[in-house]
Amino acid sequence: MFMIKTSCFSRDGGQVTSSARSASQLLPASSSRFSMLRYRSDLLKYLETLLFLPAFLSGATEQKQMLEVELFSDYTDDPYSPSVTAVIEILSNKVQIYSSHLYIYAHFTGLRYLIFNFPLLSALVGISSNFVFLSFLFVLSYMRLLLKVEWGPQQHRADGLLSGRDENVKNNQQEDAAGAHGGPMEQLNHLRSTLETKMDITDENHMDEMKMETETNQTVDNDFSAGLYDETHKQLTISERPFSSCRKVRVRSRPTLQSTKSFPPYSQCIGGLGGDEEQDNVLNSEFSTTQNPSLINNDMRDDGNEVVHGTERKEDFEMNARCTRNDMKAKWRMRRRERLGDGYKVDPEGWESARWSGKRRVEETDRERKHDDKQREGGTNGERKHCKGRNLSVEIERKEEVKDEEMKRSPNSAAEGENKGRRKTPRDEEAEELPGIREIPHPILSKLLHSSSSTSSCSSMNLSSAESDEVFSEGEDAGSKRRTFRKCRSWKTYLTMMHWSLRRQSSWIQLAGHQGNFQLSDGGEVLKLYSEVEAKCLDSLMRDQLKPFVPQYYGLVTRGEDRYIRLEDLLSGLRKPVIMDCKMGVRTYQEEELTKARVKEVLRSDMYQKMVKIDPSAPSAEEHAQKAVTKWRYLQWRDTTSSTSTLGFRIEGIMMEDGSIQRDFGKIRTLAQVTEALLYFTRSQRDILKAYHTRLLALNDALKNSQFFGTHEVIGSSLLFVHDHSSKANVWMIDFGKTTPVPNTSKLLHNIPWAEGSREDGYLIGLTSLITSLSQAINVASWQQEDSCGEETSVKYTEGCG
Ligand SMILES: O=P(O)(O)O[C@H]1[C@H](O)[C@@H](OP(=O)(O)O)[C@H](OP(=O)(O)O)[C@@H](OP(=O)(O)O)[C@H]1O
Ligand SMILES: Nc1ncnc2c1ncn2[C@@H]1O[C@H](COP(=O)(O)OP(=O)(O)O)[C@@H](O)[C@H]1O
Repeated sequence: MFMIKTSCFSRDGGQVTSSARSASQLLPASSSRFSMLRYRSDLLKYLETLLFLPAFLSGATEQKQMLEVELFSDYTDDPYSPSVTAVIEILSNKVQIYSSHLYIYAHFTGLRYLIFNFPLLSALVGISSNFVFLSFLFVLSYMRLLLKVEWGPQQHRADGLLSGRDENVKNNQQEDAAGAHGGPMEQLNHLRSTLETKMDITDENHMDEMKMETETNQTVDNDFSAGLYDETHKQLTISERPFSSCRKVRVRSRPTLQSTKSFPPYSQCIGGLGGDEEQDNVLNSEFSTTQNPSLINNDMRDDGNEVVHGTERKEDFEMNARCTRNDMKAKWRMRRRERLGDGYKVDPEGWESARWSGKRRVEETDRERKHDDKQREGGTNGERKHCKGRNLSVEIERKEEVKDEEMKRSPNSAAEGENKGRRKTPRDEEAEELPGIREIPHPILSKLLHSSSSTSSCSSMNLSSAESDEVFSEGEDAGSKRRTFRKCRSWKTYLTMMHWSLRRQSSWIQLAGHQGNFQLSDGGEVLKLYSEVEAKCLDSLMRDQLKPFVPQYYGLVTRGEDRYIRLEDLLSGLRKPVIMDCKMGVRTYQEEELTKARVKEVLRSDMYQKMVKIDPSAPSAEEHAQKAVTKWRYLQWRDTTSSTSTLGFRIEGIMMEDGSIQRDFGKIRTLAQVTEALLYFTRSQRDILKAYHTRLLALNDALKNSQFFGTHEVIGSSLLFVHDHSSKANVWMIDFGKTTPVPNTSKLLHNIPWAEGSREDGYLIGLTSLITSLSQAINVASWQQEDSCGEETSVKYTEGCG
């Protein structure tokens, strides 16, 4: 007889508690069981030996006994401290063990029991039930589409509940709040809603009245919004009285831009930049104070998530009989005029000139934009400056000028400037081309569409299809057209929704760079706002050794007033791509920036703000006093505080497969930190790291042989690292906006530090650092893998040694 003792240990070496006991009874997970060999008399042993002698001699069998010992009768692992090692001890020196097996029997119940014991059958049942369910849904949707069956019960106004009209008014107010608050507010609102309801009104008169509401609401100005919402609401409530007849309004749900995983929240997005969270908070509070709290409640679920507006429903709206369209308009204008005084103007079309519309820069303020426009107009360059949507682009040339401007400035004029200065987006352009449909966007849907471009910090997408606009645009005077239009609206809407949702599925994202510079185009292309410098570079690169490392350049295209560079979409075909943007070189400013800073100090308040946000102590006392820095000073500071100056590159941003974006790599300075970031970016997947490593080595070779590279100073260019779950990985050279040729006589080395006048960019220093860091990451990933394998082996060993 002998004793067998089993002890289970957790990863940290501590003995784990044995289960089958409540957590309060923390007993060690060890069990001691007696076992015994079967008794055999000496005679029996001799006889057996004689009988099996040939087999024993030939080694075909051995003299042994098989014992089965139950170590634990009911063991439940502690999920907080799971057992990873089991030590089985034989407490006798007379017993010797040839081999042992540890069997672990899982006690499953219910579904798990079925799945474990009948895997094929369970799979069959699971898949077929899913299939049946999805087919059912599909058939239902299809039937609904074909037959236009109205599913929802008619809902009449009930006491104590919001009427459809109330809801509509509130919705409009909310939407106008977005428009009125300008870019950031609009964006905030877009992100708040996942689904917005659009009214498709079956009654013609009602349509007019509804339209009147939306029009009047569009008169809300940005600085006017807060008070006016309340007033409007009051006014509408006061004048409201039961309408003589209930009118049927069919409310359709339409897809909106969801802040899905592939379209991460604005605050996380690159285009919005660092301080957005803060800004969002401010805006949030602003939003919540200026809005009727009930609206917010209406918009937010208990869990704080965005609301899904407009699930399929039908409502009767009671409209105010007294408020005719023109009355209402007039009232709004009166109120507005009272509020704004002379600054208020109504344009011939009846739209308030101060209305902000179109694509807006996220961080741009009225004044800054105006100033920017002024500068752009006054530029000596024939070519319009590369749009810098992400940046404020405010250059304060002289303090006096600023003061002067502030004197002149009024909120309205600024907003007017915004309106006038606004460049037409391709969407606008296409909308213009549609017969009978004016440029004025659909008051609600256009916001959804615009959010796809104006919140390009998130997705940087633009729905440029004419079809989308055709369905989603409404002009004020398009009454007759609209009648015809509405007839074919349902199927067109359906098609557009499909088209739209398909487009939304594209995984294109702008990780860094200037917001508003990109348009998503059909056919695996992206459009980047034209820059002569970049277009020339791309043109040369298409005939250079570096061609395989650069997105395909398809030439130029004009959309509206703007010219765009047509580029291959490097994310096309990838599902849930993981992206990293590394800005290459030991400096990110051109030499001329330094010269400019010396010759004529052009001060930038936006850059000062960005600087302070990252490090409040960074600006000098003088800079704090003037609340501005030169561009060179800012760029140079960014370079020295990041790994740019030391390692020759910096990580601008990383987007993971779940759409989350990290941008706080600005202070990474050492190679070890970069390696850590690379391991995070690749989730320590060796094959991906190796693929990147190989690609960079190939790029290194190509660069050395490249005629283009030898003769160009490459500043601010990035390497875009892209991979997805299928381990497709690639690296591309992008952004040649600041890549300029050097005089014929000189050739750049790219691997030496910069000295003023040398025009060296240190691109190869960065590439070497990246390659080194990747090698390190591969090693670390290998060790990690070995470690985890080692652990597994040791578990097996300890299991077997009993
Ligand atoms: O990345 P952050 O810290 O925001 O700083 C940016 C980048 O340096 C941009 O360079 P890049 O285009 O290489 O990304 C630069 O654009 P340019 O130097 O190309 O003009 C911006 O200048 P402004 O666009 O002037 O604001 C500057 O504000
Ligand atoms: N050809 C492309 N395909 C896919 N994404 C791209 C492409 N070009 C740029 N991007 C995305 O846009 C971002 C900014 O690009 P970049 O050319 O650096 O813009 P900018 O000139 O405004 O700085 C990149 O970080 C990347 O996410």
